[in-house]
Amino acid sequence: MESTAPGNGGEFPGEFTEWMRERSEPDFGAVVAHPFTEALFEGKVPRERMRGYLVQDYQFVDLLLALLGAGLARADRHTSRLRIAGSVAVVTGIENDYFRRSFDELEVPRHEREAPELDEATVAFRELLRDTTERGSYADVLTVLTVAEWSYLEWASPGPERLPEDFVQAEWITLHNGAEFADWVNWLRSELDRVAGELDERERARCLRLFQLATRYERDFFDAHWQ
Ligand SMILES: Cc1ncc(CO)c(N)n1
Repeated sequence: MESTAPGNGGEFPGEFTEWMRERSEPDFGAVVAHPFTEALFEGKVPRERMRGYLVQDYQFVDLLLALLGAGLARADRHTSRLRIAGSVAVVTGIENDYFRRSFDELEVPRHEREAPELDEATVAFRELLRDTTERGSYADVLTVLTVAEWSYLEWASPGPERLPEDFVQAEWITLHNGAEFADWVNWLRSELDRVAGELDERERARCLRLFQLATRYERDFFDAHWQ
């Protein structure tokens, strides 16, 4: 393990986000090629598993939205705020509509949509999201957002040869592999790479720890719905 984070002026190969991803293996790779998403590509996630996963994920997305709000508040320029606001619109618009239609299809009652019993993996991830929302710097916020969004783009982007007929499974793939989502992830990464140039070594090391922890939680989240 390297002890020093990359410094200013290009004394590390590649970008900050790439550097952190490389140091988050094997967890990052395990999220990108998870049996859950492999089954999803084949339309073979059992209904009860998909239901449980989406109920928990809706509680994740609630605090992801709060984290986007922290990003809006802490961004250092107007163009960045506009970009983050665009993602808020997706989460509250088409993505929320997807959850609503899926919950109808899976016959999820109101209390499970609004206040379900939380899995251990959901509780742990929510704590990290809440903590970063309340206390994180702009770079910290971008780091956690980057893990959540980049890892989802990566598992989804190969796409299946044929989408599942079941819209609940099919749209969970297409929500995360379209050009718009790819643009958002690319922006997040370049924004974090930009902001990282202003950080000192301690702050960069802190981002790396957050990246590694969030990646671990992504892996645990899939595992919780598959094992
Ligand atoms: C657990 C998890 N991570 C990332 C995403 C993508 O936003 C999601 N919906 N759920």
